[in-house]
Amino acid sequence: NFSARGASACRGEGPGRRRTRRRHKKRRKWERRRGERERECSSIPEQESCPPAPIQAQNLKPVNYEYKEGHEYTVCSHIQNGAFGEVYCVKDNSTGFQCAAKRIPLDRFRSEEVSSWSALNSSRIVQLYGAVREDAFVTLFMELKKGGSLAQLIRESGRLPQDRALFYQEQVLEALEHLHSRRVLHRDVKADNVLLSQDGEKAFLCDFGHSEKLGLNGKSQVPPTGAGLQGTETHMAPEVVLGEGCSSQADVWSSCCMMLHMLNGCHPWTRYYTHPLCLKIANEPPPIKEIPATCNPCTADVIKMGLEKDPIKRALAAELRAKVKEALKQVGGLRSPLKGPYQEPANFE
Ligand SMILES: Oc1ccc(F)cc1Nc1nc(-c2ccncc2)cs1
Repeated sequence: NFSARGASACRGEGPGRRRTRRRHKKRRKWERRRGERERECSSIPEQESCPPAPIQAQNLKPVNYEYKEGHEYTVCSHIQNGAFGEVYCVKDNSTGFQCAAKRIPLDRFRSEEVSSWSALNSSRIVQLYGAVREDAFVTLFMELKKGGSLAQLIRESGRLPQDRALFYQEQVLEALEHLHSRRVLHRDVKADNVLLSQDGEKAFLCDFGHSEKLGLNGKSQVPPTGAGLQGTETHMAPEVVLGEGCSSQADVWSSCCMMLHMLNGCHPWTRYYTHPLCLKIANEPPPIKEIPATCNPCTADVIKMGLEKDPIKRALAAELRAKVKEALKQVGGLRSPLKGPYQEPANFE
């Protein structure tokens, strides 16, 4: 693991107190301006977190408050590896209703996955049905999306056309707007955690295994080197790899890494560097050289605004979403089919 202490080696603190004072004064100005922007954007009032949604009575039927694999439900197939546990498609034995289930070893279960998720109520976020403890596991049940994950679509397509990448980016940013207005940080925004409707018209954010509730100041309250809190390295924001207190802006950075993944068919950084990537993310310029040359300038602006290394200067989810809508209009809206001809991933020769 990349320690926060080690990270300080990345930070070049230059000499000259006057320059430092000027830098601090500039940061205070940015922070004031950022606070104004956030107040403009977070119009949604704080809501009390509600208890986890009960397992859907008409679809999932516990017996004597028990809901066990092989008794009340059956595993149909393995889907993928989620945060801290394997994800399966399961079927209720009395109703035949299918949903997704993630089985997490008890010692890796984070109650934030349920508490953060159940505090949300957006059409852009997959519904959590509930959670049960089975022996040394906690199993979470959620709505099954027949379109599979965005990562699966990228694998099958090679890479996505610009209009479709913008189309999904806009919906993920809508989900992030909702999360951030409730001071929830996802911390693992990536195509594997975005699910699609069967027709590919709707995208939904899922997997809150890395999520956390931000403090009233909008900052992370978890020690930056919290074990297991790390998301996906290729999508980590500089402030996260530097072990600095992160904010909702870390999710905005990750969403633009996901944008590059959609457009290039590969995660950012991986075509230029080998793991561990954290020192590169901390010290190198943002990976804007990976923006395809064929992109509309407005699309390029979206990625540049979201890959600002300084979280204060980085666009908020709401601001970036407005820019994505503009870019989508400029490219003529969504016109490409869900499953078009395979396009080889970018190779950055
Ligand atoms: O955090 C969870 C809690 C409960 C679940 F049932 C699943 C997840 N996590 C994920 N599910 C998926 C996925 C689901 C269905 N189809 C394709 C991918 C990807 S990550």
